[in-house]
Amino acid sequence: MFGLGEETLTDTSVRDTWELTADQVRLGGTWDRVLDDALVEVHEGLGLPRGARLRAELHALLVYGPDQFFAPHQDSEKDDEMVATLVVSLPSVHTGGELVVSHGGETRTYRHADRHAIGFTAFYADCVHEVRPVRSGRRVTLTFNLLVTRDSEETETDPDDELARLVGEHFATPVTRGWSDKPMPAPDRLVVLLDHQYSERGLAAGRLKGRDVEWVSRLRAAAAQAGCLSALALGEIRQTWSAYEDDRSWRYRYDDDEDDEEYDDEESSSYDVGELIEDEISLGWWKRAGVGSGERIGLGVDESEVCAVTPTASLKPYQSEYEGYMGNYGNTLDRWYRRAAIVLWPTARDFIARAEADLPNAIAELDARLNGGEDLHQARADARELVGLLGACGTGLLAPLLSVSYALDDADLASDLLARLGGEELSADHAAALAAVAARYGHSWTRRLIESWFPAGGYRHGRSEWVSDALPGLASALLQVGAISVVRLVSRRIWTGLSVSVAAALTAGPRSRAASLASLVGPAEALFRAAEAELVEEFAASLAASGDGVLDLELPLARRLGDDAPSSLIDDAARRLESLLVAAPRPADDWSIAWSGCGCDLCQTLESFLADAHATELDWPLRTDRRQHVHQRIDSAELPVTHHTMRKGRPYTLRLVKQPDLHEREAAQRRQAAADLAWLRGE
Ligand SMILES: O=C(O)CCC(=O)C(=O)O
Ligand SMILES: [Fe+2]
Repeated sequence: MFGLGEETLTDTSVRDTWELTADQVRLGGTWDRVLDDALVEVHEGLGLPRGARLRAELHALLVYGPDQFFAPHQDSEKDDEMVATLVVSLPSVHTGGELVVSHGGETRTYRHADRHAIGFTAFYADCVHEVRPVRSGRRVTLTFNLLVTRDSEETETDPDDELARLVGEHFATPVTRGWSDKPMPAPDRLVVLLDHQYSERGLAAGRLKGRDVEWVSRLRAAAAQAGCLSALALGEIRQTWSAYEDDRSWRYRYDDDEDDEEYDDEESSSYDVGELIEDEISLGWWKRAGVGSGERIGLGVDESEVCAVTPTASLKPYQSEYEGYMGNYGNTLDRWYRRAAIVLWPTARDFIARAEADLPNAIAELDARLNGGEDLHQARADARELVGLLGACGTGLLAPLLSVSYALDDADLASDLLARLGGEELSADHAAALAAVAARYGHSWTRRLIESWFPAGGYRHGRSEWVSDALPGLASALLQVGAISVVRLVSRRIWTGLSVSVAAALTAGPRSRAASLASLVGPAEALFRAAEAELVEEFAASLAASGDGVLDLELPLARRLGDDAPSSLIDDAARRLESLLVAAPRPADDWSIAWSGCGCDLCQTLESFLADAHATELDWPLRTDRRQHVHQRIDSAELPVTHHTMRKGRPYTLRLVKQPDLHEREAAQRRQAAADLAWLRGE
């Protein structure tokens, strides 16, 4: 049977199904709840007005066996209140039997052949739809008429008011994340993606196209009504999809693809595209409403802040890249798109919303406002918002931030703003501003700031270069503005880091120690030149208290400093050289090597072999793991001993041989020491 106008006719060329009418079907258990939940989504999916009440009325239970189908048709709206049809697919395995729904040239195909779950499909009753012939198994559906009644209380809402209300609600609703129940703030912006493509000039001039014209004008009106500002923006979208290579594609490619350039192109190979793993949107340019010209920005947009009528995935990417067998997700397909958008943000959050898009500009603006004598209360509130953004910021912000921090006249806020940056950004240009904040907020404030700028614990990447290149200039510029106490604080802090590196170098064997210390000579020289004499004496004294290996730093440092080398440094180096030279030279038959290990039985054996003046060789049967310990000790101390495993017997035998040039090497060292000493004494 099928409806034609007022009549119900039967024609198996139009429709061929088994049917139970509603009165023959009873639905129980938790059905009502399941249906109610589904209707909430259907309500939203169909875009029904909020005030509307949606009800589902069972129409029939249909069973499609092999070859049965339902030809394309529209559902007759027998009831004035009926607006749509809901098809509930029951768990039943089958092939074929797709439900195809078309409207306005667009067609969607739904397939539900799940043994365990039910599926819901709803569409407006005027959409042409059909059920394709089932090929095997049985397709079982419940069909419902969806009826809409208006709540009598609710008066018809104006769509513009509705939109403004929704915008307001967006900005008042905390973001939720599926994977975390950490409380999140409400979003800072709403980014509505447009349909058409634009150049910066076209967008700046407001030359919108097609549906975008109405969307933008309505959203602007809503923005005004909801207390928001807006901008038209251009952005870049990267979507990452999981992808499965179609086996056949390889064959196709080899057979048909002569053109290598096409090789990686999405069109020329075939993947089954799976799920969307990541959807990243960043805006790179915008033109704010009421502001003269467009501005370059860098704004990553959270998914909770984006919506679009046209899904990005339905557009054509300008680039795509398939990555096989790599990354965390198996094979992936990346697609890049460019899209325009209108961006809305609450006027009350204007400063932070713009700071997120363009931090340097926001800091400069705050600086100008403070210089212009703006009320401190508002400036401090805005500055507090900036703190969270400063972590990942680039260079070039230190100067304006120093100026802002000074003007805010708030010690805690100032250190929050400044501590996020790295000390390696400091240069002579900052001296005056740094001296000013230091004077304003006091000694211990400045010490804490400098400590956070230069974390202790050895030399970080870039620190040595900074000390060598920038510190002397900074120090003399600070002295010129009378900030000797700041120079002192910085010098001490740099020394702390440097001495950690020196101590670490001294634990290594001679060659790697020499190499590590050589890399510290440049920064040490700069520091010795930058710091005042009293501190330099302190630094030299601390070197003098270190082990003998420190000569590898003291000597080159003294050479580099030349006449500026403090006498305490020269004296200590000379003392170390002298004591090396007073020791009697090694007798020809003495092969002893002084060393001490970790105290384990292996190290003890090794130690006594090394200390033995007459032993030059040791054959030592040892298990693999024990051999490794001995290897490792010899290598890390760079002992003048060769080790060789003889792979015979069980366990293998480790053969140790003291290097035959032990005597010549020591003689060479003594000659070098004598020459160094002569140089130190100016001979
Ligand atoms: O079985 C279906 O999926 C659709 C049935 C239908 O279109 C109808 O009953 O009007
Ligand atoms: Fe239908």
